[in-house]
Amino acid sequence: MCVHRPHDVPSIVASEIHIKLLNCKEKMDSTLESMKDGEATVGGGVEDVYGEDRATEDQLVTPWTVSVASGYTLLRDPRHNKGLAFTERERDSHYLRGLLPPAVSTQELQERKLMQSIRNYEVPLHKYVAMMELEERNERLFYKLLIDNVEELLPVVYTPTVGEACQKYGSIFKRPQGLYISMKEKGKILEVLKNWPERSIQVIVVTDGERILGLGDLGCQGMGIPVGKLALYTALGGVRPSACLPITIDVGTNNQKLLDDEFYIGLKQKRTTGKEYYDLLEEFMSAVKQNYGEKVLVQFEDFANHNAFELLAKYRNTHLVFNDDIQGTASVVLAGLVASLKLLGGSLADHTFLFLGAGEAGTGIAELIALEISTKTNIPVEETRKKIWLVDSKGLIVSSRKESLQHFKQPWAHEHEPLTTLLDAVKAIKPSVLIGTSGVGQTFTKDVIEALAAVNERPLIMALSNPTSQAECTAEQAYTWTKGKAIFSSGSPFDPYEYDGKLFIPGQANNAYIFPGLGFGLVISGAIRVHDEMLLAASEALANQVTQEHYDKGMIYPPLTNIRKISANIAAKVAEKAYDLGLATRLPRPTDLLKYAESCMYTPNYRSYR
Ligand SMILES: O=C([O-])CC(=O)C(=O)O
Ligand SMILES: [Mg+2]
Repeated sequence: MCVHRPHDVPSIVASEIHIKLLNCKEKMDSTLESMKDGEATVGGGVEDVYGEDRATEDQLVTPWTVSVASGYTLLRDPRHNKGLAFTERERDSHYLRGLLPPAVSTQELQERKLMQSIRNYEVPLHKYVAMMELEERNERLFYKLLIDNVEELLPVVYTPTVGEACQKYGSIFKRPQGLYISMKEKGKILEVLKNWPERSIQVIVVTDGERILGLGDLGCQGMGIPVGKLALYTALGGVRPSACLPITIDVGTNNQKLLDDEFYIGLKQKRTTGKEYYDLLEEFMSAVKQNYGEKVLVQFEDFANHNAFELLAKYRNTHLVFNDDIQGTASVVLAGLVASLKLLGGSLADHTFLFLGAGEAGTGIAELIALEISTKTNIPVEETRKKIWLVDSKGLIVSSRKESLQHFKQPWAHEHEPLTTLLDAVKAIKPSVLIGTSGVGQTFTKDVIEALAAVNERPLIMALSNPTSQAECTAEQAYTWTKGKAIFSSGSPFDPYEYDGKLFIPGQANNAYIFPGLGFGLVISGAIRVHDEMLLAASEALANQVTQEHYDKGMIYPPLTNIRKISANIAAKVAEKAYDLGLATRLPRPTDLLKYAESCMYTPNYRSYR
């Protein structure tokens, strides 16, 4: 039988193709033989060589194919297609004559043309769809565009637009871009993994769609997030696209609007919870290890709080995993804080931190700050936590609430009288740093920001919730309400803002600065576990990329235009930690890890075909 998946073609060795061709030839010969014996042929003298027309509706036929990436197949293969950039020689040797118009383009010219057409779309979602279509048509051009125009296109393929894309994923869905594993696949997950056309997977981003950005439960439509994150793994971090696997685990949704939507693409049932949920995840995690080995990285993304901490705790000692919302976000925020000390003076231990939001991001950041201070000062982490305060939906987290708190909030229950509002907490705690991770927009009100500015020469404000609609305040609000005193950064991007004749450049404290480099460092060192010290190393590497020139403009993050260089630096530092901790398996250890990281990075320039 010569049935195989088209994606298999590039990885099939020559002898295998030969055998398949021989098998096909045998089949064709026998078909021709039976026709010579006087069996039916199609009228008009055109022989039905493949037996397609003789088959009746209820007769089973095999959709067999021999695919070699040439001719029309080559044009339809996004991994190899170059469109008009196929050279004259390639057009001759790959049977492309006539399949393309005569003009021969360069990748640079194609890039210019596409940027022009993307800029012509006014609606961000249309830009997103255009980018996704490009990815499905010509993968290298997609990544070239993204890398060369990262500041402009990141908000298109990532936050904020990816949030809207997830909300409308059902209606813009055309082709699967990742793997869907639902309750229906229970007991068969290993088989499902084998259906994915690529074998050598290095990074998996997985979500169950329950807490997509700050937008809540989007069920199966959360797939946009793993797809977007993995595009950044390639564009910003240098992981080969074929080594990336986006996965959505669909256990249902509690979003009634989706359940009522006839176009909803997921399971139409309420979320499975408890043992059944954890059994499915256990089957998934085992199948991943069985299929891809010990060194495949699994990034947990946008799980709800009640599962995120538990899954991380359960698998961090047996698998190479991290949770981006807990650990990636923590690492990027810590980098911004460390960098901001250059502007503020003093050390982290001199500051008081107040969070609005005590979920994954809030408690994850808080814990990493406490760990960093403890590492630097040798003060036990139980002590360093005491300068960090969290407010959740019920008010300040204090010791009198301890009994009723979820376990991940308990370390933050310090001695204090109960306070119910953020404003009261700001007035009482007098923080120097205010961090929003609540997922609720416009919660840093004018009163709150003014109270913060009243007790700080230069208040540090981080409005981290995504997408833009969920940001705790805008850049403009932060700068105007503090009369230009604030150092501001946010999770989703804001444009520079001019206040009182001075231009302020907000930072984007988004985990996109960290996870591509962190993941790449794990992959190139063959790490088998993620350790907190690697997160601290990633933070320091990022903070070290902020130069005096950036500080002079009030920036606490380096510009994203340099992100490939930043990621290589982060990867090198993370790999170094992996080796130091004895968690790296790629031996011998390269002498220059930065050079090694750079040399391993995927570049999207076209290749020449023989
Ligand atoms: O996706 C982003 O922009 C950052 C993130 O992980 C989240 O908000 O959940
Ligand atoms: Mg996330």
